[in-house]
Amino acid sequence: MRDTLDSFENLIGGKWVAADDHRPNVNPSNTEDVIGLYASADASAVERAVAAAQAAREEWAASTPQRRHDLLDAVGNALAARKEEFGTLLAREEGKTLAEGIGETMRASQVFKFFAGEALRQAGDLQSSVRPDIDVEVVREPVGIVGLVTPWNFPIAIPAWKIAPALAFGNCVILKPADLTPGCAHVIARLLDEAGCPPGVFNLVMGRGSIVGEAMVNHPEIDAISFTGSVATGNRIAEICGRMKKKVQLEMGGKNPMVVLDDADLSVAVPACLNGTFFSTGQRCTASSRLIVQSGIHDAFVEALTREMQALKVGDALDPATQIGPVVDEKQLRSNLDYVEIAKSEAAEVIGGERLELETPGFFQAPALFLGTDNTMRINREEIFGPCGSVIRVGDFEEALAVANDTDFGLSAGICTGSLKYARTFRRKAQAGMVMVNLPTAGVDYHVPFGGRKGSSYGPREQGRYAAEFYTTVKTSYVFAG
Ligand SMILES: NC(=O)C1=CN([C@@H]2O[C@H](COP(=O)(O)OP(=O)(O)OC[C@H]3O[C@@H](n4cnc5c(N)ncnc54)[C@H](OP(=O)(O)O)[C@@H]3O)[C@@H](O)[C@H]2O)C=CC1
Ligand SMILES: O=C(O)CCC(=O)C(=O)O
Repeated sequence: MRDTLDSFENLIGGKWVAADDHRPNVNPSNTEDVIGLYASADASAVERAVAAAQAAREEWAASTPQRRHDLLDAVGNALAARKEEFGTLLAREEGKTLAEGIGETMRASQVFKFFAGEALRQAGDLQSSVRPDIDVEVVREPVGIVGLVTPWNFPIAIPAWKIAPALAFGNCVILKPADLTPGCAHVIARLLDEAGCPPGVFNLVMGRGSIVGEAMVNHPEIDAISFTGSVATGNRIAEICGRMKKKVQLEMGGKNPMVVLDDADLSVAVPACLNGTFFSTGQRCTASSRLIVQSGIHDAFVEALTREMQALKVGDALDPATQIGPVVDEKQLRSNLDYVEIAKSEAAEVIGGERLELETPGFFQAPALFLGTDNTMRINREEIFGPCGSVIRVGDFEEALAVANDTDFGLSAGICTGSLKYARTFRRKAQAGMVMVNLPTAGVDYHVPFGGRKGSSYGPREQGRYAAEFYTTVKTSYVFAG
């Protein structure tokens, strides 16, 4: 059967380079469905990609804003025009539902089009010197060659929101997508190639993180690394980049709190928590994994959320009726199931969470709610990254805020309340990069900064105009005009 599968190769220096090894891209809804064989390169491919980027960098850095705009705009248009096709591929390789896959493809399209505009809007800053007859000019220049290491959980949006600003600001790119979901990254590479991206400006190197990723992070000619993924890998990358004085941007985990106060509207709070905790199978760094609920509303909230959770249809991601797709792979499913056992051993009451055997061989899990938990438990301190949420009962707003902030992470934090006073205080005091009021903690806009505090993020923010901080370096020049 493997002989009949298509092979998908790396794009290096404008050529599709056949790799010696390939790995199957398997559908997590049905492990008998193999999407194709994707290149699994070794470190020599990184060397070739760096050489190609070095050859291209000067010309691309000097290219006109119009040229960069047109390239990114073309990719944005192509993604939008073919959103069903690419969204279906996304659902097939990652396990998001069809609607989520198509939505994420549209988000990638919007990101490309946003940064197409940003390429035209680059501005410098002309300042008066404190000394006579001197002009001071501050400009942003490209960083150079940027290495992008991306995760499996947003396989088209995250590559998009790293590639688009990198290219818009005149950098050359080497992308290493997650081993589990190379298909969407390959789509972006094809679209960039078809849109006339000059050879070496964008390079795709698929392969294992421990080989290709390591080689990129350690390569002295790669000037900056942008990474999204686990805390362990992020910490390792930070250490190496720190030692090498390399620019680095890390987006890692979350243990995001969602506070539900007594005065919350249940018709708002329950859908927000259902979405934030379980949609995308909980595989979002912005997922609401700690539901911090005030005593007066606790029982009604738990009863309503349990009812809604149990009504969610878990199934094949490609079935339009499915609301919760599979877990991404066996390893992640085992880890989730281990956390269900940990919850029981920590004396939580567990509703759901069992492995489901459906018509196709896949990695299905019933959504899980852990009740009667407290914030010291492992299930409330460690990122699970599955369809699991804990309920922590609190007495008042002050306790809710303290519990929300009592975590090593600080990505997203939410509150459901009818009180302007509590919403305002929460927005000010939540130790998180993003705060949501009467909205799920997950699901963000594409044109504003994304990122967190504490153990969640490191380095400048991603997305929106703030992306310029990472993908450019500032030059201040002085001219004596006397
Ligand atoms: N913040 C987020 O959005 C995400 C968080 N996670 C968390 O991480 C856990 C594990 O997921 P996993 O996919 O293993 O996460 P990883 O951090 O291992 O993977 C993220 C990316 O880093 C690459 N990588 C792995 N090792 C290295 C390395 N030594 N040097 C450079 N790059 C490397 C991976 O490649 P490869 O795929 O080939 O290993 C992948 O492209 C999840 O359960 C979840 O808790 C995971 C994904 C996203
Ligand atoms: O919640 C979102 O919209 C984005 C989440 C995300 O980027 C992530 O989980 O890595």
